Amino acid sequence: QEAAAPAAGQATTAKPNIVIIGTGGTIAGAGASTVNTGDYDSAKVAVDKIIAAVPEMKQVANIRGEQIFQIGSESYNDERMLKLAKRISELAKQPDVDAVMVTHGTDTIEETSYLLNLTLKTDKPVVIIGAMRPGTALSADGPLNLYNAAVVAASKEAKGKGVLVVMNDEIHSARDVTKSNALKVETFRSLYGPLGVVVESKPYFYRLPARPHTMATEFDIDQITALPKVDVFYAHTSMDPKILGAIADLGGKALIYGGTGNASVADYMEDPLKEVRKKGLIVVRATRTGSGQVVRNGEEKDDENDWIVAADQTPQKARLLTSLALTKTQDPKAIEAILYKY
Ligand SMILES: NC(=O)C[C@H](N)C(=O)O
Repeated sequence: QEAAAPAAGQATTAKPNIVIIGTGGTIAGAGASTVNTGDYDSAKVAVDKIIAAVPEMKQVANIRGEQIFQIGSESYNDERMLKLAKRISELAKQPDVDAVMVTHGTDTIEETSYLLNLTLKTDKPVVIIGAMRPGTALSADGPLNLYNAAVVAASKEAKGKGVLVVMNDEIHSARDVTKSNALKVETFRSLYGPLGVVVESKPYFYRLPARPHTMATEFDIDQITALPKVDVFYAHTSMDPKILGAIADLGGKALIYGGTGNASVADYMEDPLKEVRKKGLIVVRATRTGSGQVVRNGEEKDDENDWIVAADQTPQKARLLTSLALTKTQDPKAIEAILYKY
């Protein structure tokens, strides 16, 4: 996979070495025909084959593939996320690796990349990409996403900016990005906007992540062997109040209550939620709306109930961050400070 040596007289700037870790997802998917864009099997094609389909990447970097899993990203659990994160950490320590890319299913890219953003101790570029259409489809988006990601990973500008998700010509911070649509190729959105774009083989950054990431966090993937269990409950009308007690008895250390609006709690769910706290779980109010900051003591009596709020973190990101916070402290106020900080 090495590109040819430069001819005499040509510039000899060494190309960076990038390892691409394959994990499955739609970018590794295959449909029965070219018109199947949403009906296909994900996680079928090996990473080396995905890389071979984009020979243009050889112009920007020396690329090597490594298959770690072959799964749809809906199947990630803590064990798999930690395995991936620890492997990236190992690779990032190697002097002959300049950047790491991960091909990943899009369903949970926002969670895995956020965990990496919070726990990797490296300033080398780490870029996660996926696809919304399988490689067999007309207008498959995977190949260009992969090329653009290589362009970003190979760039000096990507260094020190935390874990990046490159999709649909945009560069997103792992902190902010979420999947916003089940089918569209423009599904990835960051509430505060992407950090930049890729145009004609060049990354253009317009913003910097303001929140601490990678080198600047208190979490180190090399020191984490397991993540404390945290569950999410999603609120709706006509809830069964008994459900909260049932979740609390599953052995979790915290419950994220994905409340309606500003994480409000239905009158008939208040007592069951107080019981969850009395059973020893940290109760975190997050909003199911997908965006916006939850106001402490706003619509609910957080002080009185010893509940905390998730700031602007979505329930799924609050789940990961609360779990990481629990590796450091059991104090609700300290955990809330972490939810506001990152
Ligand atoms: N577009 C995708 O990658 C969806 C797939 N279910 C996954 O997350 O693996």
